[in-house]
Amino acid sequence: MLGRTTVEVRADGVAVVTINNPPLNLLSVDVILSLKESIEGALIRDDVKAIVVTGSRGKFSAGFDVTAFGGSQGKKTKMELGFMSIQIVTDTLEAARKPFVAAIEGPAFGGGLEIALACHARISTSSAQLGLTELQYGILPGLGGTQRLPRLVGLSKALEMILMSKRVEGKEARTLSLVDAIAPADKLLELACQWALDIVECRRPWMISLYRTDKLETLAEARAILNSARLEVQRQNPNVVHPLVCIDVIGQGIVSGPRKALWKEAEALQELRQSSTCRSLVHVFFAQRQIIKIPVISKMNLLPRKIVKVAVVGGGLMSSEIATMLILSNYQVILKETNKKHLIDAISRVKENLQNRVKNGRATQEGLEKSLSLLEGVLDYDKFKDVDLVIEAESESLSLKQEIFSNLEKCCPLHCIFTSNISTFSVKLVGERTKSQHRIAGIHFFCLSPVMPLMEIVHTECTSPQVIVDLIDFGRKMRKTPIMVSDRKGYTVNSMLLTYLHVAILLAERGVDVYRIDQVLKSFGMQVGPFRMLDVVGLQVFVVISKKFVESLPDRSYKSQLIPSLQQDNRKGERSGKGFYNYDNCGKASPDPKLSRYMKTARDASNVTFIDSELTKLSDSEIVEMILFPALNEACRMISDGVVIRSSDLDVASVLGMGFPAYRGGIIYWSDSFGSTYICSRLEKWSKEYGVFFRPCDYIMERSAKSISLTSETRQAKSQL
Ligand SMILES: CCCCCCCCCCCCC/C=C/C(=O)SCCNC(=O)CCNC(=O)[C@H](O)C(C)(C)COP(=O)(O)OP(=O)(O)OC[C@H]1O[C@@H](n2cnc3c(N)ncnc32)[C@H](O)[C@@H]1OP(=O)(O)O
Repeated sequence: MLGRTTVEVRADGVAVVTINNPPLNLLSVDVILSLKESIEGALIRDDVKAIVVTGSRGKFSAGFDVTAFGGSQGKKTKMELGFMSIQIVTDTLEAARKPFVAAIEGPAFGGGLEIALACHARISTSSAQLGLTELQYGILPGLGGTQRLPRLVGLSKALEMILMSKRVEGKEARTLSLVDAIAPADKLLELACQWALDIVECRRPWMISLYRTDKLETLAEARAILNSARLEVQRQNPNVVHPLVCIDVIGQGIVSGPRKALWKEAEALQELRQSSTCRSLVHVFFAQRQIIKIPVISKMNLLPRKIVKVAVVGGGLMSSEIATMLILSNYQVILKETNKKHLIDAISRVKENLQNRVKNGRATQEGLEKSLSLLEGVLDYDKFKDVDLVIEAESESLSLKQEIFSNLEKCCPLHCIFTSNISTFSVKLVGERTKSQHRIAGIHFFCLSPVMPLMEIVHTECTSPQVIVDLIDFGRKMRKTPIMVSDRKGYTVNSMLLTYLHVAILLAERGVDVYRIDQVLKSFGMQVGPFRMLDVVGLQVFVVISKKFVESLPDRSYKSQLIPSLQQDNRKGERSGKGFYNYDNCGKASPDPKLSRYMKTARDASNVTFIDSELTKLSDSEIVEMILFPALNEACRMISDGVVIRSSDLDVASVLGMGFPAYRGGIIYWSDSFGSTYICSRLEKWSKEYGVFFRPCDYIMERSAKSISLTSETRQAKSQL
């Protein structure tokens, strides 16, 4: 059934118009037209004094169906598109002769919230989620939000919310005057109806957001706020236009009045919703939701089991990072080490991680104490009797891991899941000495990634569907995006990131300036350049993760002494105050002229006897291709070997694990802008000049020969799931 709205007229004269398009009450042209019909029907009824707009099943509306964007469908003229925002939302709803009150519960995002903003009052539950999130799809609020939000919460706050696609809960929305009152869910509709009747009886104001000015800053202040917002968005994202367009539309309303700006908003929406940026961002949105969809398992309707207590085995750098993430997600954690000194070191590293959060204002001292109270250090397996999940993160020694897993099988309950935080070799081997293969998997947190929102679940053909469902739920509770990786060929998504970093080092050793590489990749849209990323995650973390990768895949890695030569001089990365960059007390990075001496040491060690003049003349786009195409090559190997379920999983992995720009759709999606033939030819050229490191994989060569895009999902090896 197409989404629609329903109308119920109550005895007290309030017509309740309900958006009904389950499960999220998404808007579409049909729903908007049905809303128009319902509103007009209610307005002409004599027994209707006021109208309340709400959503069915405790969900107001999760906004417009984004599948309507990105395509060229509905090349509507400005007038038709303005039809929704101006003729329906503004001239039919907001300008109506009877008051409208929105009753908001659950999600009220994008166009859904914009409809509520056009109402004459808004009542919300305290836990409702509100936000104008349109910019995350490459468009802008297109149902009047650019004009109404600033007039409800002030220009500065509105810009922050819109430009960051910020979501606020009902209680915060109340403090912002975005909503007028808070009510418990079971009293929401009653209060909204009463509020609407109070407006009719002049006991409450009839407020038309579009023409309010009491919250707006003065013209001079507004100009200053808009200009600084422009500078900030240009600094952050020079490659996309929609944030700037949005600021201009908001500014137009301030200078020329909101009504005129609504037309500018409609024009802008028509352009932006057909842009490649919009298509790319919509692709990433759906790819992120697809990533946890496992064809075989989804049909089993398995429910995740509760994980309360987690054990981390091994106290090295990774274990401390993992233990920190776990206690911050309110898990009880036992951290096992083999000796007391290592244990003390590990726990002090956790404390240091938490202190850093307090120092940069991301946690309070009280929160730190609470998190630490969840952590217990142990030296044996006595406390493993009630553990639900074990994450083994010992050094990369297979025999040690196998011994640990056979101990776990003896000491943990039968339901306990055993995982290894491996990054480059087989999970199946790790569990070889146990009879528990069904409950063994790999969990890989992207400690190489600056923000680590990705979590890899490495499964074998023996890993049970229940365990996979449990781990996906665990990952989401850790606010991670889980990506399913099959335990094949011993490498994981990390190999894409490692290749990216290795080739950057190769280019640097052959004469391309480190800081130019970073600047070029940053300008392309990477969150940070490769050398800045190495400093952020720490040079030792890279060495630890890289070691096994270099050993197991020598042809696909680049051996260099550059990082060891830096480490010898105690240059460990950002936390040590210097690495590839120097860092001041505020953590500001600046290039270090002394880097050239380490470069010379590395060149000598790698027998790089000359600076490659060809490479020093590379254009910016050639540097981007030379550094990202090898990572794309790794990604294509994973598709071909069935390591991932679908190619779009790697788009998500590149965005969340490498900082690849989402507005380019992810590394595989982005490759379509070049075509497989061009990519193959470049890799073949570089492999002749710089070695097998660049050799294109079979997947790319086959598709190049047939001029098939790398994104098309035909005939790829099937993942085990
Ligand atoms: C021929 C037509 C021509 C004219 C066309 C006109 C086009 C222009 C129209 C005017 C536009 C005006 C401006 C308004 C723009 C918007 O509203 S943009 C969208 C704003 N909304 C959001 O940002 C919310 C996005 N969704 C979420 O954040 C989450 O889904 C949630 C609401 C928090 C719920 O989360 P959760 O419970 O985890 O569920 P999910 O798994 O995320 O989603 C469930 C399924 O629903 C799909 N989905 C969710 N939101 C959308 C959406 N906005 N559009 C499309 N689909 C959505 C999601 O993909 C899941 O689908 P399945 O995987 O198939 O289950």
